Order: sequence, then structure tokens, then C-alpha cells
Amino acid sequence: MTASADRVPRGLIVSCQPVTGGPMDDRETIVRLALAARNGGANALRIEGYVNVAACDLPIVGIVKRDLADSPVRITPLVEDVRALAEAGATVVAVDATRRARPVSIAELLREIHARGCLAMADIATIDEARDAAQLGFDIIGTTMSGYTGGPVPEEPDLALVRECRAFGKAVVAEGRYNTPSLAAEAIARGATVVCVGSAITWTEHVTSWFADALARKASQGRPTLAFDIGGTKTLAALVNGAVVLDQQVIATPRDLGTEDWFKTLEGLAKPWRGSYDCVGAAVTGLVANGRWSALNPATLAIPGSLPLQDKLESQFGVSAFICNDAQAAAWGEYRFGAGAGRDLIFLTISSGIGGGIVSGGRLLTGSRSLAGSLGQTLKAFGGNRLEDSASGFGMARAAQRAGHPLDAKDIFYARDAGQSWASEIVSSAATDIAGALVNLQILVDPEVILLGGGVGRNAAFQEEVAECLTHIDPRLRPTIEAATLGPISGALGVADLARIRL
Ligand SMILES: CC(=O)N[C@H](C=O)[C@@H](O)[C@H](O)[C@H](O)COP(=O)(O)O
Repeated sequence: MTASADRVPRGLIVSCQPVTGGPMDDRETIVRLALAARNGGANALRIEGYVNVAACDLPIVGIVKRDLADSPVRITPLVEDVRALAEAGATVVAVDATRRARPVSIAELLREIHARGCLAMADIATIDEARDAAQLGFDIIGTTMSGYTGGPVPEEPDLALVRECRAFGKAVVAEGRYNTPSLAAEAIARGATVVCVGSAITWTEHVTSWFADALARKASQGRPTLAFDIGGTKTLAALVNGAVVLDQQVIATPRDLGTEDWFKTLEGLAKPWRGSYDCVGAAVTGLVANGRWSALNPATLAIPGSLPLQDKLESQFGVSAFICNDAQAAAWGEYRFGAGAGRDLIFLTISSGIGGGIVSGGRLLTGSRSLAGSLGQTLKAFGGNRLEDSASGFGMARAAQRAGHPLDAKDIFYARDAGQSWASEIVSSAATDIAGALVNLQILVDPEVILLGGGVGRNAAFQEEVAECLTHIDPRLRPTIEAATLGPISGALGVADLARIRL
């Protein structure tokens, strides 16, 4: 271990930075917070302002915060800040090391930190910034700025970034939104050298608001939610209370997605219910990540670019909004109010396309990129077609077209029932593909039940064919298949419930 690594604090750093201008924002209170943190087991402190740094006796990560007119960089932006912190006795000097416009280069700040005999900590937001900092020669990388360089601040800490930062062989400080002991412990499990906690320990205002908000949310439960389900063909708007749809309207999905007119159309649908709801949820086809909506398969719905739908809905309706992939929302709907009834489940909708959602351990799994459960996008073979290309309603219609029968899925089923062999072959082939995918899902996720929804998925003949394929599978690997029960309202019920949980 190098001499500098020896001086890096371990365990817990407590950030003692009272809310600026708040009732605790004075030096005496900072010192009291610092002493209390030390008595509780903190090994070091993160302190803002060189005067405050001088007043405390634990190893200190010192910073100076400034609001500059021409740069968004706030943490220790100037060489004179580094100097003052070092003179005040900081062990570590932390600087904002994000790739944003700044008055002084990161390299210059780093030189000064080391020249003054302090350890240098880079407060970064991305893995590329971490790499830059490691290459420049910083001793410590902190995830401090993750979530704070634009867009809505996430609720969870960036544990994935902690793990990635380990690659550079530097000490890693997990910092930012480690608001519970178990999240802090998880950061250590992911390879953090030390965890820095601020708000949850020293921001009385924040901790108080967490409790106050939770109580207010509870008090508002039982109020209706405005829910949308925006699919490739239909858009449904509903006023929902728990499992009950109080009212609903359905229109063909307008193609001017994301335009002002389109938002006006949504507002028009919800007009009769104005004033009756206090949050809005939208279940949408395609990919939803960080409140933005984009297309996974533009053939289903051509969503223009990456749409900040969550924020837009919030400003359009003036209440808190939540958006989610439609199949994931439907999985949650079936779990809360439908055939899932509290069981670990996978919900698959097989209609014009194929979507899916996973609920495990009482949580909707969305995954790191919100792809979890998107079965239709899985490849049948590497470089080959997606499952959706062959086994969906559209896929079956394409196969029928190739066989000289330009019919949709519904008519293909009629033809099959009428004994047409070409139709039987198409249905069997789709059912076989789906059965294989279901076995793989069972092995990968091992749910108690897989629920089939959508026009094709709920077709009795299709379900029989799938069941027939599964009889050849080892019973230990064979999934339990049931029909979903909520039908076209599952996504709206699910997203309304998710929106309310987050409220
Ligand atoms: C982004 C930024 O300016 N973070 C600041 C850095 O000094 C502080 O406001 C945070 O409180 C500190 O990072 C600890 O994080 P949390 O309070 O979430 O435990």
C-alpha cells in the first residue's frame, strides 16, 4: 500500500454541511455536528469552508463551495480555495472534477493540492471523468456529482458507478444519496473504500421532509389517479382509484407524438376529470429510462428521439407524474390487482408486438437500462430475428402474407379453426417459439407463474399449443402458465399504482 493510500480514511465519512442559510448554518453548530459524528463512529468529516475546517479535530475532506457567474462548477473551483483548505489543516482536498466549463483546470488544482501535501479527491459524475481523474493522478475518486450535472436528481445512489470506479486502482468514496445504513453497506460490498454520508445524518431539514412527505403521501392515498396507456394503435386515458376504473376513454394513438398538439389531445381526454386527481401515470410502449421515452422497435410506434415525457406531463397537468414501459406497468397491475395476486411473476403480452415485465420479491424489476422483461426484443439466435419478428401478431401476419394469405392474427386463428393447414403451421410455429422462450425465462428468473396477456397470448387455442409444447419439458423446468385477467386496463392500473407509490 502506498503512503497516500495509508492516509485515506476508511469506513464512514460524515459530511457536516448544514443547509445554507438554515438555522444550523453557523460554525458552532458545525463543530457540534462534527463532534457528535465522531462520537457516533465517523472516521473523518467532509467540511465546507476553510474556517470550519480549522475548527474540527478529525481527518477532514475539505471543500469550498462557490456560486460562480460563468461556471456550474461549485466545489473548490479556485487555486486559492485549495491553498486556504490546506492551510486550515485539511487531510484531503476535494474538487469538482466533472468535464464542465471551469475557471481553473483540474490539473492545476491537483498540482496545488499535492504541492501542499494533501490528498486529492476528484468529485466526479461519470466513469469517463473518473478515468480522467485517475490518469491525472488523483488519490481518491468520489461519486459525489453523479446525478447532479443536469436533469432530475435520481432517488437512489449510483452504486453501479462505485463498482466501475474500482477499475482504476484508486481509493473510491461512495458519496451522494447514501441515505440508509444498508445502502452504505452495499457501497462497501461494491468495492467502495469509504462511504460519505451527509443529508441523512446532518441535514435535519431533509430528514424531516422525508418523514413529512411520507405521511402526506399516506394521507393522500385513496384519491384517484389519472392514468394513460399509450400503445402502438390505441391510447387509453382513465381515472383510476386502486383497482377500480372510475371512467375511461380510448382513441387511436395520434401520430404527432411529443408535439404541443399531442399533449393538448392528452389534456383533452382528461378534461372531464380535472381537479379529481393528484398525480398522473403513463404506461407507454417502448423504452422508458430516467423519465424519458424512446422507441425500442420504431415499427410499433415511431417515438421521435428521446422525449422527456415525465417532465412534460408534470407541467401539462400540474401534478406529479410517473412513466413506465406499458408491459412492465401491466405486470405490476396483474401483481397488485389481477391474476398475479402478490406472487413472483412474469407477465407477457403477446399482441401486435411482444412485451413483458417481471415482478420479484414484491418489486417491479426494470433493470439498469429499463429493458428487463422485454422478451420480444430477445434474439432467437445471434444475428437472427427478434422473437417479436416471428411470434407476435404482426409476425404471424407477415408469415401469412408470405404464404399468400394477407390476413391479421385474428383471421389466422379463424383459418386455423377452420382446418386450414397453412394457418395451423403459423400458429404452431409461433407457439413453439414462445414455449421455448418461456422455458428460458423460467430458468433465468424462476417466477411462480407466467401470465399471458394480449390478443394472441390470451387466445385459448394459442395457449393450448404452448401447453402442448411444454409437456415435453422436464417438469422441474416447466413454467406454470396462466391467463392474465385485467385485459386492456392492466397497464393503466399498474402505472397508476406505481405513480401513487412514488408520490
Ligand atoms: C452534489 C453536491 O454538491 N454534494 C455536496 C458535496 O459536498 C453535498 O451537498 C452533499 O451533501 C454530500 O455530497 C453528501 O451527499 P448526501 O447529502 O447525499 O449524503
